[in-house]
Amino acid sequence: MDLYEFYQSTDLSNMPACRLLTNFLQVLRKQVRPWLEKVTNLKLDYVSASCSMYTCGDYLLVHDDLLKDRQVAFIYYLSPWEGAEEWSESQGGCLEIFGSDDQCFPQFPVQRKIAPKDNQFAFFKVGSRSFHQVGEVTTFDYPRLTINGWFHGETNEAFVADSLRAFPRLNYLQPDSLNKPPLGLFLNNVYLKSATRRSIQKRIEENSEICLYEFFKREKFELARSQLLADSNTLKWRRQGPANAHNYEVLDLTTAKGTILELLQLFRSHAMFDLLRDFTDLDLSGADAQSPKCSVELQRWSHGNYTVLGDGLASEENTLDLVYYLNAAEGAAVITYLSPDAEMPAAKAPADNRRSDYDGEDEDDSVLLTITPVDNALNIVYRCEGTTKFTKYVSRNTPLEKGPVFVISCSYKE
Ligand SMILES: O=C(O)CCC(=O)C(=O)O
Ligand SMILES: [Fe+2]
Repeated sequence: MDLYEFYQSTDLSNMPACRLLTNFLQVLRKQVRPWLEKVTNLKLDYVSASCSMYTCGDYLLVHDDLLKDRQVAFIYYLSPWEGAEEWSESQGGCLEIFGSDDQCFPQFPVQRKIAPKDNQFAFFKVGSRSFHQVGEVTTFDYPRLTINGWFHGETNEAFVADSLRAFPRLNYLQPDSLNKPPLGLFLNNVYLKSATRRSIQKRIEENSEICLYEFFKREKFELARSQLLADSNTLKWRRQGPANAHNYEVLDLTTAKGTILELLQLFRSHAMFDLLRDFTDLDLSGADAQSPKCSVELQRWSHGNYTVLGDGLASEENTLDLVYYLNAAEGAAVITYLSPDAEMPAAKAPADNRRSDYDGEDEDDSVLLTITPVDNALNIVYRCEGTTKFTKYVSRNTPLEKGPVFVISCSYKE
């Protein structure tokens, strides 16, 4: 769900009726494998291969292919076929290769792009730095067709080491005692009433989540949104990597000013911790509170942005997440929460545990909640230990003519 969108066949060895494909598998086994052994000096025991088709809007996000005994990855390209025009980078769909830092985290920008070409073979050694992706296909002219897979051998040493590599974690801070923005100036009055607070608490107890529409006063929301859209000089944004975990921009909070600054301060204020205690009955303030903390991030989402599931994204403790949208657009920055057992226990897998369309399994069982972007709505989610979440890749088909989508994303713990 998080990593890719394309069509994939079952393994070629399960397609006895497709003679040409079965023959191709024989060529891989009998001719390519011994040749590759000679070229690489690796012992290669068997081949796994399937067919892939990417149509307009399809993609495969950053991954390393590392799994068990995979040694060499290959891709044999079948489009654009003979006589058709060459594939150009502007049509998307390139195999994009990443460089990585000292800790083997893939880095932006992409280092090398390989466009599909009829009868072209690509190979690479699978290892702890073999990060690559398939860029979103943006053409309707041809589907991007490949036969691809892996030559397998001994257990890949990098696979064992890889499970120790953790994702970056959020930075939690204590409530801010310096700034005391009065809630009454910002919040829609209805959310300050004790009757409303009680019914919110009841709802969160029952459902673990709620969406509070028109959370801030309209004029505050409009001010913040127009400031975000207009300000191209003072606000500083940086791309948040590593590329195998996420790709979106976050605001350098020291450059925030005006209403944006006020809103960000509000989320870290004692008044907010008090309000959230009333909404949830969590010990985020009051006599029983031990050391409540929060992390606050202002994100900017445009085409091509995403987060993917990873080891570090499963929360280690129960947290209260807040998600607030500005300049919301349908289909952009959609967040999905998944149940703890959705991921493989051995930490690593989503990239390489792709299910083919032939498995026929319903993969939605694990979805706990999907947050739909709505302007000026505050989504509150009580998230249990082990739950994971991701923000879906924003495809170029998503209309963003009103500009990027902004998300204030906060996480609180007791
Ligand atoms: O199709 C390509 O160029 C790469 C495919 C790939 O990385 C994969 O299927 O794991
Ligand atoms: Fe791959």
